[in-house]
Amino acid sequence: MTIATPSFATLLTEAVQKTRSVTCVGLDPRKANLPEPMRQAIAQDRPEEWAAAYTQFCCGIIDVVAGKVPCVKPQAAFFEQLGPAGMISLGEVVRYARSKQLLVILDGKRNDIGSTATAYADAYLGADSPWQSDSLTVSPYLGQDSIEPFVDVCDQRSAGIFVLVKTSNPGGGLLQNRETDGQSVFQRVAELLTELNKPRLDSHGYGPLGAVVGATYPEELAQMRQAMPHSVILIPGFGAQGGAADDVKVGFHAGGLGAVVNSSRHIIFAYQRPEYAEKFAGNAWQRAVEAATDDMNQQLNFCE
Ligand SMILES: O=c1ccn([C@@H]2O[C@H](COP(=O)(O)O)[C@@H](O)[C@H]2O)c(=O)[nH]1
Repeated sequence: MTIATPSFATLLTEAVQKTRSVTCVGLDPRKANLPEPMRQAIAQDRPEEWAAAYTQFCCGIIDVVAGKVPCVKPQAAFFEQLGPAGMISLGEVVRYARSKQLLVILDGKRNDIGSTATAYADAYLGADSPWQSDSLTVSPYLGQDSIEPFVDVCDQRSAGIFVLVKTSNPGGGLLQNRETDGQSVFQRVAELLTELNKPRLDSHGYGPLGAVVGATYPEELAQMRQAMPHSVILIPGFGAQGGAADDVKVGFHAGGLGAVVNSSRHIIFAYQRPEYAEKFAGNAWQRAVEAATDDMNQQLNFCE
C-alpha cells in the first residue's frame, strides 16, 4: 500500500506543535449573530448579500486566528442554508483559510453507499476537489464499505477524515450507546477505526481516520482515547455546550498530541458573551475573537 506523505495526521500534529495550540476554531456563521455593521441593511431575502457577509466575517476570523491555532472547522450547514451563494462563500472561506496555513476540517458529516461515498470523497478531499478541504467529518452509519472510499482518497492525498464515534449532543446515546455482542455501537465504531488505521500509521503513530468524541462525555472520551490510540480525536462541545478543560484533557496523549478541541460560538461570537460584551462593543468583534482564542489556548495549555 502506498500512502501519500506527509499525511494529514502528520500535518495536523506539526501544526499543533508549531502553534503550541490544540484549539480548532469553528466557523459557524449565523445571520442573527453577525456583528451589527455586517448585518445592517441586508434584507432577509438576499442570500447573495448574506453570503458575502459570511465570507467577510469568516475571513475576518481567519485573519485573527491564523498562526494562533492549527485548524479551523467550517460548518457546512450554515453555508448551505443560503443556497448556491452560501456554497460559493464556503469555497472562498476554505481557500482563504488554507492560504493562511490553517488546516481545514470541513464539517459536513457526509456518507452514503460505497459508490456515492466515492463521489463524496472525491468531491471534498480528492486531488481535483473543487473544495480542496484537508479533512471531512464522516458518518459511520452505513458501515465499513462506506468508509473505505474515503480512506482510499486519504491514502492518495494528504487528507483525513473524522468519523462520528460519540457525539456531543444529549440524544446521541439512543443509537450510539446501544449494546450488541457485549459492546456499544460507538465502541464498535472505535474498533473499526483502529483496524483501518493500523496499516497507515505516520511516525507519530496516527492514521488518517480521526474520530469525533464530544467534550460533554468525559468518561467516554477517556475510554475512547484508550480504544483508539491511532486516531486524532476531534473534540466538539467545548464552551457553549458546557465542556471544560478538565473534561477534554483525558482525550490527549502526552505532550498535547492526539486531539484538537473545537469551539465555535464561544469564539466567533465572543463579542456577545457577557464577560466580553462591554470591553469589545461596537466594531471590536475581532478583538473579542482574539481574546477568546487566547483564553482557550491558555486553558488548554497541554503542549510540551
Ligand atoms: O458531536 C458533535 C459533532 C459536531 N459538532 C459541531 O461542532 C460545532 C460546535 O459548535 P459550538 O458553537 O462550539 O457548540 C458545531 O458546528 C456542531 O455542528 C458538535 O457540536 N458535536
